[in-house]
Amino acid sequence: MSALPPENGLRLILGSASPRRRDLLAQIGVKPDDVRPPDIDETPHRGELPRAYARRIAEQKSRAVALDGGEVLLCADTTVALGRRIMGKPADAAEAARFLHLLSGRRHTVITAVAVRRGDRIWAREVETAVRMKRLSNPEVNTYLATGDWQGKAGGYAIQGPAGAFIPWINGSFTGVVGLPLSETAGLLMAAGYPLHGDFA
Ligand SMILES: Cc1cn([C@H]2C[C@H](O)[C@@H](COP(=O)(O)OP(=O)(O)OP(=O)(O)O)O2)c(=O)[nH]c1=O
Repeated sequence: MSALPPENGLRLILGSASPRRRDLLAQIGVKPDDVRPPDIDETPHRGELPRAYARRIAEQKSRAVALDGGEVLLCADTTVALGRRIMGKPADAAEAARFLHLLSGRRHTVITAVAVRRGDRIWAREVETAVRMKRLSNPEVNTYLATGDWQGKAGGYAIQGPAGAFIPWINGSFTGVVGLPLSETAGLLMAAGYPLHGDFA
């Protein structure tokens, strides 16, 4: 597997400020030619369901980034859903604590919607993963909050960090929980004409 530029000269633009997404792409040998983080209002609509919300936000991010011809854009949105409740990135430690107490001892869903845009055309899909969090004690929550690892993470935790100790079970896509489901992302990039090198494709 290599990060050779595609023969057709297409340039890949990562529409994301998330270092996780850049690292996940690197894992499959894909190196964006440029990074252009979108700046949009991520407030859910009243009554909006989590999956529809993640899809709308990923597509909105992809429309918020300026593109030249010959460029392919990749954007994503990761949302934690407890039933119909949408948990985005906590504003502060108090909100992260609230999220963690709600998730404690229960099963929730992590949805990552991925949107690939080329010109006016968007290829998108959502990937859902069921996640069980063990019952958390107050000291466990407080020790985790003190690490600061919850910052910028949907639902107030990151499975790839210390909170991995809180997650005994998932069913779905680990890379989707971290922010970019690699198998589906590779499929969308190829559908948009961005060739991936390597024999995994
Ligand atoms: C649940 C969970 C989320 N996350 C992260 C992935 C996303 O970066 C973040 C959710 O926020 P997003 O709004 O999806 O993305 P972002 O603000 O980090 O970056 P951008 O909008 O520029 O693409 O939560 C983890 O890293 N691990 C986890 O286990």
